[in-house]
Amino acid sequence: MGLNILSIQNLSKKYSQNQVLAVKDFSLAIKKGEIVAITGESGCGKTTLLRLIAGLEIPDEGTITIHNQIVADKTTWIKPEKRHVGMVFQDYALFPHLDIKENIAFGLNRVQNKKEIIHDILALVGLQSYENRYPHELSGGQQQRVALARALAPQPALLLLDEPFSNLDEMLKEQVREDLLRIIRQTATTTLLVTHDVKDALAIADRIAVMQQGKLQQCSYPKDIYEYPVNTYVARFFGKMNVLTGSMQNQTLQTAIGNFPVSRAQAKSIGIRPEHINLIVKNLQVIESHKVKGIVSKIHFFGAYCEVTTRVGDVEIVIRTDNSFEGKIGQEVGLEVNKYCEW
Ligand SMILES: Nc1ncnc2c1ncn2[C@@H]1O[C@H](COP(=O)(O)OP(=O)(O)OP(=O)(O)O)[C@@H](O)[C@H]1O
Repeated sequence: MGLNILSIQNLSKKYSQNQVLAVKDFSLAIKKGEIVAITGESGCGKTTLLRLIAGLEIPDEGTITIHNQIVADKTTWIKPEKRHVGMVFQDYALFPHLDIKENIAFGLNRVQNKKEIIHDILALVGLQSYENRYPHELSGGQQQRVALARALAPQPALLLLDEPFSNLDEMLKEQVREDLLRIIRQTATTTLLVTHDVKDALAIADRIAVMQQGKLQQCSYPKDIYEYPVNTYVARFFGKMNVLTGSMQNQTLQTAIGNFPVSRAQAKSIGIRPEHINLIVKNLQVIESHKVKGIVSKIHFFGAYCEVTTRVGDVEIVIRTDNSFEGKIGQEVGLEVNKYCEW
């Protein structure tokens, strides 16, 4: 277990007396060099959490520790500029009247070898020849790299990124995401990033924290959170999930599409991702050997794959198949579940 760079304990924040908590009893620890993504639906408190860590908001309850120093609790308040935190805002917040090297120099007031640092950081973000340009003379992706360079130049203990890809189109996003990840890894910077886009969270983060109405729902590794979400909110945030309730018999949940052994005595439902069901179409004998049969009710072609909705009794099950699916609506098919989670 490495050293925690950020530790948040029981953090709560309300903007006004008659408002609900924007952040509710939130706890999280981030290890040195880790990249953690905070995600959740709009208004769930992601930005508020980031602003509390940066020192742009004052918490009502809880403790924030950065690099072994308490920066906020009932009796402590450390100013943002003393927290060793670098922040990249959604709109990059570059100073329009300063050129790129002056923008980067902004956080380096008391540093001796300023010129050298600026040169190195511009090389790191691939903008060596742009140091005399002004922000409006750069593309969105380049502006973001300048904002990142400015945040990284003072070598912060913790980097905070607020929706780093929201101003970029889809084509550019992937490249910028790769660049950002390379730079963060190369500098081994501990990073907390806020994103509403689960694809970005899954692609970049070592761990993902999901919030709902100010509360942390789950913080896990990308594969675990995708395959074993703790509840249906987290499950559906990461894409479609077939949820089936059932009754328990001998540690087995009996559902409309078969019986599933479960590990918890109190399990009430199971969740199955559409790609975790095999659809058997061709060989009727094979279908016979599978106890679960359904009737195709909808087929959606999505280019790289097909989504086939199958009715089993009263239940509709969504299955992802490859794009060569040639079945027809009304056709009988067999279903074979190869992975599921339980709640
Ligand atoms: N300055 C403010 N004054 C009053 N309420 C605020 C303020 N900022 C945020 N809120 C409220 O706090 C809650 C959390 O907002 P926050 O911006 O942290 O959510 P978010 O998850 O970042 O949302 P989004 O993804 O839409 O940016 C919301 O109910 C929001 O309306």
